[in-house]
Amino acid sequence: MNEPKNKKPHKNSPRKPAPDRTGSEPRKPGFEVRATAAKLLAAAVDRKTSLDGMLDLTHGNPAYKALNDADRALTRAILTTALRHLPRLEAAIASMIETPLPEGARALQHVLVVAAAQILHLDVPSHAAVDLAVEQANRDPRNRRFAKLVNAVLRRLAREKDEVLAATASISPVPDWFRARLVSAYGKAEATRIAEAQLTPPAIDLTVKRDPQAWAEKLGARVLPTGSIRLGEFEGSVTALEGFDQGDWWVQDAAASIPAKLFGDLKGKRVADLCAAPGGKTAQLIAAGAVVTAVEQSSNRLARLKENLGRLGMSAELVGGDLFKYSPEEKLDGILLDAPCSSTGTTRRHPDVLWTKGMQDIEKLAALQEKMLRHAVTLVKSGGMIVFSNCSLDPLEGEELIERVLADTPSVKRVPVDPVNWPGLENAITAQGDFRTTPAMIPPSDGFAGGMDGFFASVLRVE
Ligand SMILES: C[S@@+](CC[C@H](N)C(=O)[O-])C[C@H]1O[C@@H](n2cnc3c(N)ncnc32)[C@H](O)[C@@H]1O
Repeated sequence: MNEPKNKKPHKNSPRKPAPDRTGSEPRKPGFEVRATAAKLLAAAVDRKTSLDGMLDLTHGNPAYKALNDADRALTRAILTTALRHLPRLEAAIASMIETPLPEGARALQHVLVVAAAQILHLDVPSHAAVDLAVEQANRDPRNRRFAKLVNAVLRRLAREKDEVLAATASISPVPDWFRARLVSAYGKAEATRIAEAQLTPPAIDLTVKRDPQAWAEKLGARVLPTGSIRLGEFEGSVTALEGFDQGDWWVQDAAASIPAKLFGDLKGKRVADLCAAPGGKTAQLIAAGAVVTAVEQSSNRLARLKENLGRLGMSAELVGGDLFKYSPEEKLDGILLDAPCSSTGTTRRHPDVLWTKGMQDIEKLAALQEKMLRHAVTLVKSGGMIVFSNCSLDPLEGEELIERVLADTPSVKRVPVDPVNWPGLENAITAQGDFRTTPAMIPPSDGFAGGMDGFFASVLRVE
């Protein structure tokens, strides 16, 4: 449609254009899934649009919402797989194309990546992935001239799958900017382990109100060093599991359960959870016996927190609004500040983060978190505690931020976490006494997956 008239044919394109099939034939089953996946991949990678937003069933992408449940699940699986393996998929495709695709062929590149993700990593028949990609190329006037190329590249990928996987295995699966940050913070070898760990989808961890061992036996789970329990391979909805309706447990990654446990005895203490929704940590504070005020700016998320606490049979004072405007009548015994961050520790479940965010976001979020922490200090009484946490792997949002606040606020002191109290997680406690988990921690065991989210947590006392 928009092609220049005298454009030379691409070296790989067929001499005769493929027949025009736009709209003339019914679409093959599965076409909508692949077309939607390619469009959403383009939105994430080229326009930095968050996948969570696009896949939201109320406000998300209309084409995605129009799919049935099974097709939505497949679209989600294709997208997360494509984003987890993106640099390797792109390298595999490039190695099979003699002349690089022209800049204007981004849409075609996304079609190829979506198909390659299925062929190399998903349990989808290769011929279906190939045929549907060829049909996508054929139906797009900009890409029709590449339909034969698509067919040839993808058939070869399917034929040479093992060789392709081996040849691309040494390519880092994360973008260059993120790899550079990991290397500078953790060193080369650990950076590689963390990047590789984000290729594996996370297991489901539960925080139980009491008796993890008994619940692990009931649900066929494993007790982790955090006291969480980890489910084995699991398909279906956790809402069908024993204990869900009774509110005996909630889903929470093992690493996310650490910060609320760092306060020590909370019985009868007045604690505010300043960035509270969806409420996993609020529930822990309540379960530990604190009198909790949950502050949350987003009204949708506050509603979710209320619903979650309702299921768990728990209650807290709920305050909707900006934490900077929150000022309790009396100063508090404790504050949990689980601040909004770049979320680079959660890429096993949100692989789009690495493609939609960058250093500028990290810098902006670090500045906001620091401001939040300085505000939190003013709300705590003398001798009160603050646990600052987030799910970023970047020291700018963690270790360095804490050092900056400690350096110019003499009334705030770090309370180092004692590794003796965390058997099995000693390597997650830094020399300064902060918690620093990464997706490469917790080895797999007895058939249970390893890994945990990347989290940072620091315990501070206000004098
Ligand atoms: C990382 S999430 C918190 C997760 C939560 N602590 C949990 O464990 O379930 C950060 C939350 O902070 C909220 N938030 C961001 N800025 C805020 C502000 N200025 N005041 C209050 N809440 C804020 C966000 O809406 C988001 O729900």
